[in-house]
Amino acid sequence: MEPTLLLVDDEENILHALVRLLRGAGYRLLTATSGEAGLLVLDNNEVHVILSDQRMPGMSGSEFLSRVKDRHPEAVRMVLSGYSDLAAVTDAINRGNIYKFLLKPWDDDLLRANIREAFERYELGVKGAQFTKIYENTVEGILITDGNSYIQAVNPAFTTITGYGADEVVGKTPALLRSDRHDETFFRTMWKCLHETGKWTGEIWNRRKNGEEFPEWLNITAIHDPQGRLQQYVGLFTDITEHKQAEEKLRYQAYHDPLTDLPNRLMYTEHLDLALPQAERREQLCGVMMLDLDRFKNVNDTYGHEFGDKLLITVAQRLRDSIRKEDTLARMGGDEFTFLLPLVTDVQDVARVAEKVLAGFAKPLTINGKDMFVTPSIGISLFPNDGHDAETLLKNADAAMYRAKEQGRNNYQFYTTDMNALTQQRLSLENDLRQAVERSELEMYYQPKVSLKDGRIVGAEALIRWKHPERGFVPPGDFIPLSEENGLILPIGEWLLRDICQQIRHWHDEGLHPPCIAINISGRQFQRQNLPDLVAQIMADSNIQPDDIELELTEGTIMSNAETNIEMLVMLKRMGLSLAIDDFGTGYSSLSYLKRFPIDVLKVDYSFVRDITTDNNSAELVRGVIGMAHGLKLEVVAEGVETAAQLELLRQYGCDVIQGFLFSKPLPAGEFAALVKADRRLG
Ligand SMILES: Nc1nc2c(ncn2[C@@H]2O[C@H](COP(=O)(O)O[C@H]3[C@@H](O)[C@H](n4cnc5c(=O)[nH]c(N)nc54)O[C@@H]3COP(=O)(O)O)[C@@H](O)[C@H]2O)c(=O)[nH]1
Repeated sequence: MEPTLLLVDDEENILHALVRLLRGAGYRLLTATSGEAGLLVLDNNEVHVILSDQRMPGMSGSEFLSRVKDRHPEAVRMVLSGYSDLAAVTDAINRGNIYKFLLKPWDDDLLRANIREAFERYELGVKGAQFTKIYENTVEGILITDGNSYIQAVNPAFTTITGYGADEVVGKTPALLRSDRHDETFFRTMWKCLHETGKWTGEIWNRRKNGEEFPEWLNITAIHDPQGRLQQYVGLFTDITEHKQAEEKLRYQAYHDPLTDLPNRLMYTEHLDLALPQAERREQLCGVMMLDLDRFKNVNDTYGHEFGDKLLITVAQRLRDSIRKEDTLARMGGDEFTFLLPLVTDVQDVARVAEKVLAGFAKPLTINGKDMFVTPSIGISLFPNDGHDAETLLKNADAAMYRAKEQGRNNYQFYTTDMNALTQQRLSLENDLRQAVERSELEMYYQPKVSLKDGRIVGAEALIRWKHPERGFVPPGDFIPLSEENGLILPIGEWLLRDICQQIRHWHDEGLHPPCIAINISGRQFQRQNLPDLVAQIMADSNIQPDDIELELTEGTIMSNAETNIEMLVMLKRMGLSLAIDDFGTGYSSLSYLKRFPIDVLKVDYSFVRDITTDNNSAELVRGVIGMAHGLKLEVVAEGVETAAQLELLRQYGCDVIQGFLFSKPLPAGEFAALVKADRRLG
């Protein structure tokens, strides 16, 4: 904006003289011959400096300028008049309506200098107004002290942030804001920096009037006069409470598991890294205890992930109750939790914690009003015996945890050196198993079942075989439980269902009329909601009928969550499938459930059949089971019949069907077909 000067005088020749004098000085010049005319000019133009005569008809110069002050306070106002008018304008000068009185007749140079100075003053005034606006409205707190640190002024943001009004702090020192967070060294360093460099910037915790401590980002600058003498300190600060909270939240999230709120793997390993050197210095042990819930995947598969999440939260709470405050409990992911027991003096102390944890699971967990029994398997490694770094200790605790699973779950195991070799073997077996289907290394064998009425083959159990190119024959007992654990049973189970159904189709096409083939369904397969759809789809794809196959489920599978399982069994039964309970006698079956399950066949477990000729209890049990099954209109199959003596007793007890090496081992499809074709019978 061009600097604009308004000249007001009732004498036109004076106005002309002034215009001549100031033309070419870089100002835009406006003129008026009266106060009233001057006000009109001001209404239509932005004017920065006004030079007015005092003695004018109508409105005097001082009156005119006083009105200007009301309307345009930023404009710099001066009077140019004879000395005799000074008395008339003195009051206006004193009231600030007029900035300067200049004498007529004027000295050209002096007048030009005064007008230049008036424009400089205008600039300063504008900047001052801007500063005042910032000072008043900024969200940053401003505190100004004198050179001795006595507060001279504070802005409104200071009051908003600290709670102190200006009247409560002026004349005091900023020490009234001090929190207890910083020691004398902190302030000594701050003052040293201020003295040496004239400024200090950093984070500082202060205290509000209400006593609350808060963090601020503070910038202090020392102000010196042109001679270098210290005049003031200006402190500019921002309340960074929210920023800190956000930072703290991010940090918390990085170190915690969002589901259970427990420390996560990152925090656990950091704690472990700190605990190890400490244990070394004190020549003590440090325990790493890894815990995995037994069959948690079944819970997720059966009740859904939301239920599984609730269970994990409840488990976390129960685990929290078993630790001391110096221990760390973390969730490493999934259903895996880890304890860190620093500074342990005795191995037994760790064993006691493990026992306490196991005992904590003796009571049921209540989820959605449902009582659930969950058990953990625990693996323990100890520093320095089993490793010197976090990675090794965790790996070894993991190996020990797998041993605990192998030992029947719901127990704890300490790491031993042979475990690593076993873990390696397990991993490599798992890797090979992943490829077994693609490489066609799996094959179904068929073990005939024969009727005790006429000795004819009335069915067969399909049993999987794995012919590994290097390991040779791998027994299903070695890889089926592993595949249940890692979930591979699902693709394997689907493969074998398809393979068996296609084999049956093939036999039909050859005109063989195969007997009903029993297919083992693992617990995890059974818990999949889509099992009926899958079976229906595969039967349709292979064009076989429901009476071509029978599904065998173990007693344990059916009895875990019996109520829910009844629904699934009913669905399968409605499809026209025959259903058998496998390994009967090894679990705990409630008779009331047995009555409600839509079951057709009950298979007495091999372990009872084995002993019937030598052990009266087994014999009585088998006899009882057969009687009870018949009472429930179920067919009874005795598994693992190896001797004629066993066969004889089973006949006497009224058993319907037998399966075992006595008649035939499980056979490849071709050999089994030959046996059926030959109509071989039990002698
Ligand atoms: N989910 C699936 N599980 C399967 C499948 N195939 C097998 N399995 C399960 O693996 C376990 C071991 O099976 P396997 O080594 O095949 O043993 C079976 C028979 O070979 C064996 N048997 C049969 N007769 C005798 C005998 O007279 N003596 C004797 N010592 N053993 C004998 O018994 C096993 C049959 O068991 P079961 O299923 O309980 O009827 C086993 O748990 C299988 O279930 C599969 O395809 N899917």
